[in-house]
Amino acid sequence: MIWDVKFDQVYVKYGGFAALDNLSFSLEGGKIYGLIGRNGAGKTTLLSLLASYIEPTSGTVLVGGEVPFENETVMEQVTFVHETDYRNETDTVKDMLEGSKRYRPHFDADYAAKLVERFGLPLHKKIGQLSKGMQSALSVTVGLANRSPVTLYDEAYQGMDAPTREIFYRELLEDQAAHPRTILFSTHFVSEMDYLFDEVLILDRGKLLLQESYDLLIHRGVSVTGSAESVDEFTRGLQVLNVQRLGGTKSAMVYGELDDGQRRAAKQLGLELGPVPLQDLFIHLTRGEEVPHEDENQHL
Ligand SMILES: Nc1ncnc2c1ncn2[C@@H]1O[C@H](COP(=O)(O)OP(=O)(O)OP(=O)(O)O)[C@@H](O)[C@H]1O
Repeated sequence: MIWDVKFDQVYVKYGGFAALDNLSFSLEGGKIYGLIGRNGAGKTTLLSLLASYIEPTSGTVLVGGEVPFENETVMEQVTFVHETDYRNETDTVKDMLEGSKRYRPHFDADYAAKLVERFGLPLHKKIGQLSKGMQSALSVTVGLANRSPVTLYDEAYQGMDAPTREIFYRELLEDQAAHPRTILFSTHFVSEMDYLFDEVLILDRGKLLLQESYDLLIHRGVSVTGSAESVDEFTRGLQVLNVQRLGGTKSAMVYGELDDGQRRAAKQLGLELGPVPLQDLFIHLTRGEEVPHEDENQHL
């Protein structure tokens, strides 16, 4: 079962403030999407629409061709894994997995048991008594084992240590290959997770800055390094996102695909061309004015 997602001119407004500002895009089913954006960009708001937690102020959201809000058919096919305060949770790990078995039509109990073992989760312990990292491992276990056609992860892996996150990424890729679904990851661990993404969506202050296949996007960022003079000559007219200098050497981060002629010209100028990691592109594409608003300063 493969479900697609469609947003058409979607606004979510809180008073006069647009948390999502005229968003239109489509997600083909069966792929892994990285949803990245700075704090407050609107990532959780976007995922909450898909999970039926909220409805848009205006515009249309479709999941598998249906409006998700208060739609039980859609709700049982969407899993939203997000950070949860489990401090007072008295259910055990086993209780939670049994709940998933009852309410999630594609839940795979054998796979859940395998994940419980992989993550070293104590089946009979109360969830409120698990460490933060174990609570996160339990959340992603549910996210994986539910095998929901649409699975949303909103920073739910924060408490997990690096080896545990690595297990999660490996399981995710393996299980996605066997049981493709539509997965959206909201994450700030961009450099660690980028290899998981088929496509990337960058949100910037409620707007969609870009949606691009990961491979194309990475191809579009190029670092140009060499003598300051040659770098300046080569990058004239190109979109330069960032520049670093060290003595007479300069390195420019260029955004835009270079054709063969440009690559030959770079070589003739003695310039070195290199890749730019997604994380760096993201940082520089979403760099707004870093200076606080004047009126905010006045009251400090
Ligand atoms: N219930 C609400 N009432 C008012 N404003 C809200 C509400 N929920 C979210 N916002 C605002 O909407 C904007 C987007 O918030 P959202 O949580 O979607 O961002 P985010 O990209 O997930 O951020 P982060 O990376 O910090 O988690 C923020 O400016 C936030 O303050």
